[in-house]
Amino acid sequence: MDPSDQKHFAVVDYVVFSVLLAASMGIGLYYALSGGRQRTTQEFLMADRNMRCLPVSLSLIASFQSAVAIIGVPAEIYAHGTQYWFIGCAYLLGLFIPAHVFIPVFYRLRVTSAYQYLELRFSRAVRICGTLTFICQMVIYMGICVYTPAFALNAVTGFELWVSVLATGLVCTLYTTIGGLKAVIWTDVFQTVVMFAGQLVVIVVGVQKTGGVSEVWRKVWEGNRISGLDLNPDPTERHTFWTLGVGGVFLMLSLYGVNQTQVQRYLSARTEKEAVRSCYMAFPSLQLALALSCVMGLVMFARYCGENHSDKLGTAAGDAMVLYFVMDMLQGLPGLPGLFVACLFSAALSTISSAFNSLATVTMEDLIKPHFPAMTEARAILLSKALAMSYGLLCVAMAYFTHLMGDSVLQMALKIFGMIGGPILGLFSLGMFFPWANSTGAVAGLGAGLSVSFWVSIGTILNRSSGSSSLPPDCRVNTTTALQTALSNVTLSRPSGLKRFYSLSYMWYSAFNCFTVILIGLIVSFLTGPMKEEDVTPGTVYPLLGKLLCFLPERLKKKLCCVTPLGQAVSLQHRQPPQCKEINGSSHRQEDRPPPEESESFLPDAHTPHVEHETAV
Ligand SMILES: O=C(O)CCCC[C@@H]1SC[C@@H]2NC(=O)N[C@@H]21
Ligand code: NA
Repeated sequence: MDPSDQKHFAVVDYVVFSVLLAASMGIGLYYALSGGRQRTTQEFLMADRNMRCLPVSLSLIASFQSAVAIIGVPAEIYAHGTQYWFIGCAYLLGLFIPAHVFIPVFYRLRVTSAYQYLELRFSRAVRICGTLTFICQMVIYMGICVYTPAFALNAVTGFELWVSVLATGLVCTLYTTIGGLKAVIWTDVFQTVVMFAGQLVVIVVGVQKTGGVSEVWRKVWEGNRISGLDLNPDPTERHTFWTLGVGGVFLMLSLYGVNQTQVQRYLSARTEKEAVRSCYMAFPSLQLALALSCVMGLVMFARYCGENHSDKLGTAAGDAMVLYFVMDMLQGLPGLPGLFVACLFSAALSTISSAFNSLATVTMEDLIKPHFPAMTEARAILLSKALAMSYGLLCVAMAYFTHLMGDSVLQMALKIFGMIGGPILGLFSLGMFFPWANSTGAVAGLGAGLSVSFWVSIGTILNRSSGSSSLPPDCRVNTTTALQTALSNVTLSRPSGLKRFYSLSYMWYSAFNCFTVILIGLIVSFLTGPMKEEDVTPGTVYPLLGKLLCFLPERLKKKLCCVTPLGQAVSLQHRQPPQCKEINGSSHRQEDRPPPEESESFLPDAHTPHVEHETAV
């Protein structure tokens, strides 16, 4: 961008921005010096497991709402219209299933890392594979999260890219390392408020400067940026109701159901009911976050429609465009540009700190503690902090590779979730819903899921057709052009066979990879001898069939579901599962946990007394 067009910050902007960073540091310091002073891993990694539902629910939002969404979603709406907003439909099932399926299973097993479940259900090998896969996913994702705000800021204000990457990385590593999960959750709460405030300010000022709500609506409507319900069943269509509303459910389950970052938040809640409530409370805040970023994209369209800004922003049109719009709107209102940059970095910091902390947790719990069961608490806490630090440096390095990816940041993040989060969702689903699945099947399934997902993504890159990218963002796209373009797309070589497979919408990656893992996992399990009901650790299988057929009379259910342990009808021999401490050498004692909520016991609680074997047909 030529210097004349660069936007500059007033001193007050820098003050606002540094106050935000200082506030985050302050919260981190507070939790380092108060409470148990982060002296136990129980406190450092699990916030003493006594968090209330409000901070947990805001932290759930903050963990996967970063600068990628703040910048990427408006850019998406500006270029393609509001079709993406339908992902909000996925939030219903995307939170309901975690609340009633995944949380109860994880909570009653009293695990610290979600991947302990994999050892309880399958074997240590499966647990290690799950942990390593999760680490890959989060390290790549963190790279994108660190890179995005720095790149946008640099593109518009010339602010030195590596200065903001290092500033973000260091501040975040510091308060995460000294303050632990409590600091991360409470900074998430503070940063989510700043994030919403920053976006709201831009929308209010933007609408006012574009001539008011009716003017914005007219321009947006004329520019056909309000997408209708697109029920096109074609799975290669990038964004339709199906890819977003249905494919999005699997994306949500991979994040809010089985991703350690979210599972750790559920487990930090003081009771299971609080954890379920925090999941429900996340729904309105997620919808608000989605609405704010979509509306920001619409206001941006109303403001610039018809003008082409690629000259000003060079190649970085889409994503940097948002920051250009913001600086354009807030120019001359001292303090507001600083507020928005604070909003951008709040979104980034809250996601990165959550990722650091969950990475340190799983590395300790799944990769280190099992090999050093006798490790003292003091050494464990030191190691956890060292891990948080090293992950901080690793993600700054990853930021560099993000630079090379080239996609829009939102697309990159969602692809990573689909490519790696999808197979992990498949692995947990295989364990929870299919009692016959065994460890060999689980490892084979995960391997198949990951290789297929990488095959598809590499195929897509190699096969990147000229494709029907969106229509140029002109307000008055005259119909003939639109018609010609539409016709040319239709007559364009309809991809067939493998090409069609490569052009699968990235929003289907989560679902597709999840099913691949389950299918291959079951086939290999049956080939290598399926597990028997009585061999499965109690509490690790969710009686899906029994719940789905709950309307059937008991007698019929016994016949139908004899292969699936039902909570009431057939209760299996309660073998005492290996105590958690045998699993991961962690020193957390059972007695200091409040007894699990007396909710319906569809899952035999791992610590109920043995029950004699009843009729299992
Ligand atoms: O913002 C990011 O860092 C990632 C992009 C959004 C991730 C998904 S989209 C559906 C769900 N809703 C959110 O707010 N985040 C996740
Ligand atoms: Na965030």
